[in-house]
Amino acid sequence: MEPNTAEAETAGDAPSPKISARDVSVYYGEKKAIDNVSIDVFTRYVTAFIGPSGCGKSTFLRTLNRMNDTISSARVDGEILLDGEDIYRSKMDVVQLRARVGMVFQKPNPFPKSIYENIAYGPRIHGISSTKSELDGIVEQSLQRAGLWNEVKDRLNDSGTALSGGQQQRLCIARAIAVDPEVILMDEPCSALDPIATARIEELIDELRGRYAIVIVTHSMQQAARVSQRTAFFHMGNLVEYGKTSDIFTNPREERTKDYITGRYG
Ligand SMILES: Nc1ncnc2c1ncn2[C@@H]1O[C@H](COP(=O)(O)OP(=O)(O)OP(=O)(O)O)[C@@H](O)[C@H]1O
Repeated sequence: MEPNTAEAETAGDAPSPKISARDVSVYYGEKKAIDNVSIDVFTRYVTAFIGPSGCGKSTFLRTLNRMNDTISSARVDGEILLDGEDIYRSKMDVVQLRARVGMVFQKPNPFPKSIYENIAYGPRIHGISSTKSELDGIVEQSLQRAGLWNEVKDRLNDSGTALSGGQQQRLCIARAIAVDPEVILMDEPCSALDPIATARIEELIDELRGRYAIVIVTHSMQQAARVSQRTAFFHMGNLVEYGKTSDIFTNPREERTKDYITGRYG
């Protein structure tokens, strides 16, 4: 049964959240980019982050696998729990964390290596596979799941960068999948793609949500409505509203959400 609201899920008999952000604020130097955000993200849901440019969607997304660690001025307050464990605790292995919480970026960024190596690299460094045949199996399965296998199976030794933009993005998704993640974060994964490649990625997101928690930042409200089951609307660093995507788009509770989805600003 679909619960009525995201809040109901956290309150009652629903599954426990995969990621739980509690009172999270993010600063760049003195500037506060995210103000006290709490949100739960669930497996088997696509959660879309929407909101006008500069509202903090990407900043908040990056807190979920500590990608902000790479920005020296960034500081995160509050807690991000992955299966109940704080990912900001000092003992956290960040490399391991980013395998569990993978990321796909705006611009496809395959390694300048073969298609095979793009996928095999992660499982190899994480010690997931010990033999060549195991690795071959992971490469095939990851490319299958990313909907790319049929297009590349006869040219696994070609460079990943020689693929089309849409294929490169599916390669990057396959690379994330190869290390057996639990969550996949996607930061505007279709913004560099044409409509056909975009549709292919959207279908893929829908297929993948059966196994993972997926969080997607998107500028496109149509995309959020098409691919997500939960939507979070951010405005000026605040989480204004979070709930079922159909409710957010047809019956928002907050005036600011209404103004945004009806195109009054953004
Ligand atoms: N590396 C950084 N250093 C300093 N300020 C930053 C940095 N990255 C983002 N910001 C600031 O933080 C705020 C939120 O930016 P962020 O990129 O997270 O927003 P966004 O909603 O993802 O925007 P967009 O939709 O345009 O990508 C903005 O004011 C931005 O200028």
